[in-house]
Amino acid sequence: TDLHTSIDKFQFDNVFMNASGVRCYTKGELDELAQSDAGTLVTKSATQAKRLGNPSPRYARLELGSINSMGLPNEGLEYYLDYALNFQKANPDKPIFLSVAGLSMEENLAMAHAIEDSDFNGLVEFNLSCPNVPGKPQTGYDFDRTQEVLTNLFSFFTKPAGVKLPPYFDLAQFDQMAAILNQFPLKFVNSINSLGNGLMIDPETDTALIKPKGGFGGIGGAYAKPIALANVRAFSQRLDPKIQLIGTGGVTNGRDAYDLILAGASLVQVGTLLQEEGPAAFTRLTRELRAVMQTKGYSAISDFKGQLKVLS
Ligand SMILES: O=C(O)c1[nH]c(=O)[nH]c(=O)c1Cl
Repeated sequence: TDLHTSIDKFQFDNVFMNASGVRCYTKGELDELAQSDAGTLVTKSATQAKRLGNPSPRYARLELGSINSMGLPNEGLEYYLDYALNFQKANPDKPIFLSVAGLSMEENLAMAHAIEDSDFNGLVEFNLSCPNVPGKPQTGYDFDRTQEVLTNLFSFFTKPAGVKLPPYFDLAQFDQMAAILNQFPLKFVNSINSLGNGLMIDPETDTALIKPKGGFGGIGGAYAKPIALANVRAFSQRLDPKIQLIGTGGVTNGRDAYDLILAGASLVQVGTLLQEEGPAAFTRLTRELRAVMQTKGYSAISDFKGQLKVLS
């Protein structure tokens, strides 16, 4: 069985990669991902300047996943662009993703210009869905603002790019968002980011588990699987076929990854599981996905991608 997959002209020898924000803040962490069985990697969403992020505790493991309110801590765009430029020289056959999350239109456009003017030859993920910067609503939940950001962006940006979306929970929202996204030369849509602004409680102390925002943070892990499946499926049914899907959310084993691919995903990102198990998770996930494919009689991702059946 072969886990080879592609997005646009970019080829990957394995469908798995990290979700932005997980074990991808430093060059050391990024190198560990590069040396793992993952097919590629994405950097922590960058702002122009380095950010410390929210006060700790800002991440907690939960029974069925995780809660985080990191607050967009990162080393700044230059750091990740520098990493990417060095990486692509040393690994010409492994395209990587550079994630950016500007806190304003101006910041997003300034970072996009910097990347456009660079020799970066991988893919750019514009993160429209960070739920944890106090006072900053998620762009992905404001349709007019999303339209505006993408219009300004693609008035000059020519490198391969996609967007990271928050989860939507209403079919009219899928329709509306897909109608916006179909207007732009996007190579991919990555769905979903964490389930924004959840809350969990420490049973000993009756206290919210994390400090920022009174304990409110993005939920990941198994809790997210049914929402991730629905979002990938809904966009797969609505987007121009030129726009491919990256499936993120709820991957704990090979079957979860198989399901996201059935729903339409060309790549599968791993967040909470990677945070808890480390890069060796990719070795297990790869083994388990191959086993599911073998059971089903499939030898390639294309044999079953998007082939979810429904009851007639
Ligand atoms: O708090 C964060 O840094 C964060 N946390 C998330 O769960 N998703 C994001 O996109 C970001 Cl940017």
